Amino acid sequence: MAKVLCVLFEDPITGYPKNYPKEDIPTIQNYAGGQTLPNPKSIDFKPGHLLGSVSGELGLKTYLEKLGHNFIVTADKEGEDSLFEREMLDAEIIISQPFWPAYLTEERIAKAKKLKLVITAGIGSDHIDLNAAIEKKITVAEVTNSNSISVAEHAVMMILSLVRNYISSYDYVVKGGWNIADCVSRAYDLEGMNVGTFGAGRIGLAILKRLKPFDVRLHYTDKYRLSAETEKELNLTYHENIESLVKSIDVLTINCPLHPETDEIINEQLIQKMRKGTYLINTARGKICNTDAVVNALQSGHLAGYAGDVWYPQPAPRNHPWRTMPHHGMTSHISGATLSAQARYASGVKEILECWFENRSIRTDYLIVQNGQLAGAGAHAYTTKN
Ligand SMILES: NC(=O)C1=CN([C@@H]2O[C@H](COP(=O)(O)OP(=O)(O)OC[C@H]3O[C@@H](n4cnc5c(N)ncnc54)[C@H](O)[C@@H]3O)[C@@H](O)[C@H]2O)C=CC1
Repeated sequence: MAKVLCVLFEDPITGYPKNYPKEDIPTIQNYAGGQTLPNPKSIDFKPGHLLGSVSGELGLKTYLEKLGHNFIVTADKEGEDSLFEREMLDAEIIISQPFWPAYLTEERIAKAKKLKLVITAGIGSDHIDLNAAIEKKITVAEVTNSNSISVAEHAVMMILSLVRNYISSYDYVVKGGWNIADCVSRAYDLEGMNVGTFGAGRIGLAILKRLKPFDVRLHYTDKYRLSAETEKELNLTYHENIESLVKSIDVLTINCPLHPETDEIINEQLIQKMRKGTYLINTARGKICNTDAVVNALQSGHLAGYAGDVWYPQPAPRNHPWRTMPHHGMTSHISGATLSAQARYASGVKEILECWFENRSIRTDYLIVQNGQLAGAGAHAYTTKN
C-alpha cells in the first residue's frame, strides 16, 4: 500500500468553518477552450466547503483509507525537523498546493527514495525541482485550468484597485475620514489605458477577455502567438518580446509560469524600460520579479503600484519588504484558492489518484513531467535548466 503525504495550509485561526456564506457554488460545465472539468468516479466532499486546509484533507481521506493507503496530512513543511521532511523519506506520492508549497528541492528529492508521483493541487509546479524529477523519473501532474478563472478575476480586481486607488481610499473610511483629495490624487479611470499581459495562456487570455468591455487597449507577448481570430476579436497588439510590451503599456499583468526563462525577468533594467507610472500586477509567481527592484521602483515613483498574491518564499516572512512598500495591494497567495476553485482542484487530484492506482493514463493536459521528460502542459509552458 502507498504512503500519500499531503501538505495543506493551516485551518482558519477561528477553527474549521461550521458554516459558509453561501449554501452552494455554481456548477461550471466546461472550461474555455473545451477542456472538460475533472471527472473522478466519485467525490467524498461537499463542493463549496474548505478543502485546502489541514482539516479539509482535500476530501481524500475516505477514498485513500478505504483502499488501505497510509494518508498523512500536515501543514508543517519547513526545516529538517518538520513532519514533511520526516514523512517524505518513504512517501510514494506527495500532494501540495502552490499557496502553501511543499518545496521539493533537488536535495529533498534525493532523500525521498520511494517518491513516484507529485501532484500540484492547483496550477504551477515550480516548487518542484523539475530537473530532479526528470532525472529520477518522477511523474509531476497539476490540475490545469482548475483555478484559471479564479486568478483572472483576482487580477482584474487588482488592476482596478490600483488604478482607482481603492485600497487606501477604503482605509480612510475605516479610520473615520472623508479625505476626498487624498484619495483622488492617485486615482484614474482604466478606460483608454494600455494594458498588457506577459503570457497569454489560460489565465492571461481570460484576463484579456474580461478587460475588453472596459474599453482599454490590449497588448500581449507570449512564446506562442494567439490565433488571428482571437487577436481580431479582442483587438490585441502582439509584441515580439517583453521589452517591446513594457514600453507600450500603462498596466502590466504577469501570467507565465516561473521557470529558467522567466526567473526574475522583471528586474531593475526591465523596470527602467517601463513607462513612468506603470502598474504591475503579478499573480503568477513572486520570483518572476526581483524583490528589491520592485521596492525601489515604488519608492522612486517609477512604478505607480504593485499588486499580486505571490511571494518567494511562501509563506512570506513577517519582514518581507513587499508587506510594507508604498502603493502595494498584496494579499497572501489566495487568488486560486477560492472555495469554488478548491472544489475543482480537489476533484482533479482525486481523478489523478484514481488514474494512478487503477493504472490508467493521467490526462495529457495535467502532465508536467513524465517518463523522464517534460510532458503535456509542462512541455508547452516550462523549460528546464539545460
Ligand atoms: N496566484 C494563483 O493562485 C495562481 C497562479 N498561477 C500561475 O499562473 C501561471 C500561468 O497559468 P496558466 O495561464 O494556467 O498557464 P498556461 O500554461 O496556460 O499559460 C502560460 C503561458 O505563458 C507562456 N510563457 C511561458 N514562458 C514564457 C516566456 N519565457 N515568454 C513568453 N511567454 C511565456 C506560455 O507560452 C503560456 O502561453 C502558472 O504557471 C502559475 O505560476 C496559476 C494558477 C493559480
